[in-house]
Amino acid sequence: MPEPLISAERVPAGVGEPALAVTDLWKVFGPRADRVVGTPLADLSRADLMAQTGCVAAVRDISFTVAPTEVFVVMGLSGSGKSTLVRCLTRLVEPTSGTVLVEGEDLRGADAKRLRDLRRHRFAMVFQHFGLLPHRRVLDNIAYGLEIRGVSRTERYRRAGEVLDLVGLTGHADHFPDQLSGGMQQRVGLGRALAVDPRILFFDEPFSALDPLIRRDMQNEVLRLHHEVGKTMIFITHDLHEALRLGDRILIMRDGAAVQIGRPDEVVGAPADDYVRDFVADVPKSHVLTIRWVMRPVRDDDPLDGPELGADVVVRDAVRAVLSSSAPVKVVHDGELVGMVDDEAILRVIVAEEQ
Ligand SMILES: Nc1ncnc2c1ncn2[C@@H]1O[C@H](COP(=O)(O)OP(=O)(O)OP(=O)(O)O)[C@@H](O)[C@H]1O
Repeated sequence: MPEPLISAERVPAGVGEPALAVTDLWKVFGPRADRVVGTPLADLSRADLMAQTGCVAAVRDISFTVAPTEVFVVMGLSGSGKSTLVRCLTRLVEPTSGTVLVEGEDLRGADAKRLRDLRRHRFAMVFQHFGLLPHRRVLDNIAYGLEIRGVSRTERYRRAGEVLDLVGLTGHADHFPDQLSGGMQQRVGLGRALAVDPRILFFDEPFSALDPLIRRDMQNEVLRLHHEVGKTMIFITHDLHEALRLGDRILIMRDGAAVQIGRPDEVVGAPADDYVRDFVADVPKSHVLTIRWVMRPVRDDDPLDGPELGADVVVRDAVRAVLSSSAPVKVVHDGELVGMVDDEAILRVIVAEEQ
């Protein structure tokens, strides 16, 4: 009996061992980089460190965990350290210090053989420049990771055929990459990554070369696939809108450091500093904030006969219920009344957006 193509089991986010646990991670490039961490040099700004030592602190003291099946987005401007951070998570780049646990296993302690094993069986990557093999057909490209693993020809084509359908490339098995549009080539990239049934998928700006409409399509595709296959995903982007659409949580980087880690509504509703505030200034708040962010405390004289909504309902989806009710809307969480939302609170968000 062949093993199932994609493990259907979905562990609820936040339950069980983290898929990834990163603690005090540093990556310093440059001469004698290992003398920086743990000394006063580590406190210097990037520019001062470079001036004094010729080193770049690409990743500075970052800690976070990623829950199984979570979509974790790493966002920041060019040069903020996103790629270096994510490469440290598979040791494509060797961290200078800190720990990385992959499902509890110490990645930095893995020898070359174990690392190869992890890269073949546990991880898969999708890059901006699709990295497809130009002289091989779509089906062969999708089957490539299985070939490297030594999966038999019959079995790998069976799986590749299934994945071809999963990523929306039915009918394109025999095409060559250069016969496909950019979006379709990236579907092949996605298919190749999924074919090996990895536990963690890494995406390094996979859609930044695509035009905006195709890009949106591909984001929807990732959301759909995530829903269907329930993989843990680490996704790098410099595009805030992409981060807000895809991320369960977002890590915002600046000059190698983590400025904020939070859910989209936390990043937009409570930016950690002016840098994040500037980033999110143009985001339509009603699309991201939940009514938890606009509710007020319950008062003794509040009528309790109005409709009720969950605290995680997005403001945009609550507008109709709130405005059409004469009584304030009750906000409930875990069966408890946690606040009230009235017309004024909703209109304040909408009006602010239009200014
Ligand atoms: N191999 C390297 N040697 C020296 N410096 C490096 C190396 N790789 C990256 N850097 C430096 O580390 C910093 C972070 O780079 P990184 O590529 O991780 O940022 P990024 O946020 O992914 O940027 P981009 O969005 O442009 O890809 C930059 O200053 C970069 O010049």
